[in-house]
Amino acid sequence: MAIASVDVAIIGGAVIGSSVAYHLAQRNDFKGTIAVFEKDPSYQRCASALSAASIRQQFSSSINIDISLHGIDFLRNIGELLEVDGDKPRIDLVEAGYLFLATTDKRSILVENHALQQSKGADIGFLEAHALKAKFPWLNVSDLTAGCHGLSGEGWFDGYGLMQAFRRKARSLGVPYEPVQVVHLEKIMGGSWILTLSNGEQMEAGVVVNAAGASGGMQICLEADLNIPIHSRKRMIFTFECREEVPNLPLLIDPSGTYVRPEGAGFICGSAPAEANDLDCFDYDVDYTFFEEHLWPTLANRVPAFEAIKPGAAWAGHYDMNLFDHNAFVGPVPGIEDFYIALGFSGHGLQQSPSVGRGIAEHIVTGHYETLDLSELGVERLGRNKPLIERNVV
Ligand SMILES: NCCCC(=O)O
Repeated sequence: MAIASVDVAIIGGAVIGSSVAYHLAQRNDFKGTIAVFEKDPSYQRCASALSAASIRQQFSSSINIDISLHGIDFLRNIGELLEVDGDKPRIDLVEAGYLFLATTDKRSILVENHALQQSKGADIGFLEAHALKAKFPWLNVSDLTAGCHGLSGEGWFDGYGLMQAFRRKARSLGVPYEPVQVVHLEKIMGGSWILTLSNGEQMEAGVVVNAAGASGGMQICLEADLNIPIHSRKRMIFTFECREEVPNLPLLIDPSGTYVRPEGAGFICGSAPAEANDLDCFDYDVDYTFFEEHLWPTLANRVPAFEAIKPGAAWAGHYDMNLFDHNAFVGPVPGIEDFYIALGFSGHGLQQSPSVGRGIAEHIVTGHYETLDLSELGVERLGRNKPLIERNVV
């Protein structure tokens, strides 16, 4: 019996997979068929739904800044770009900036990063400690030398809304979403891929895009004989309320790595755990002592108003963490024909989804990147042992 076939199979239908699907489907020069395979159509547990959902230009590597410069442009215009039948999606983008703070020993890094960001056109202000205090009177600057504040082009948004907007637009362009897991992949010598699905069916595909994230990306790579260091790492987000006003709070990154930002009438915060405690993990349990013992004291030191707060709900999600260099692997995989990956975003997937989806679609259709060259993110750097250094991993 003949099995169904598709030109491009996208494994993973969250924000990255859906961005690839949309960018491919909207191209006039792509006449093929696309199918997206998503094992959790409720999206309750996908990283896109559980993230702090923010975008910044304050990276230390040129490529990550370029990716975010396009990202913010896309997010600002999402209503028009992803409109379906006159319905313009809203993601409630708040461009209140990030605020990266530095102690004296890290000043030269902050200065260097700022110079690069400015040279690329990112709108970032450099503030000496006294200027920080003047702009943000609620901030404890006693141990700080300076900070960088995103004046525009940085902030937060509804990440789940972004994912659904990509998905809805892709579906409106004729892309079907199959609510199944891809459990096995096999390449016919010199020919197509055969996908075995969790419902027992098989599907033939010309090209496979692995955008399966923390929960399934690694398994799909192994099916294709690709072993890369992508690991599922838990990150918790805690909410709290504060009686005192903290006006104009940006997404503040403390020198310790702890972050906090406004969310509705309250705040959300989080931090990477100590390396020794950052183990491979697939559960969604919340450790409330992490807030009590680590986050709250750090935040109360930085913003004394946070000494008196009311803790609220908390949740956990997973980063698809690239342990090689904490940057995504994006693009075709040398030696594995017709196989693309977009994995290992290490916490930057939502903000990088517009550029990465566009780039993969370009590469599938034309064999090269047409707009922003994403080859620096290629998996080749692993084989060459040349990590892409990004200092600002939060
Ligand atoms: N990962 C939480 C903050 C988002 C970011 O890294 O920009």
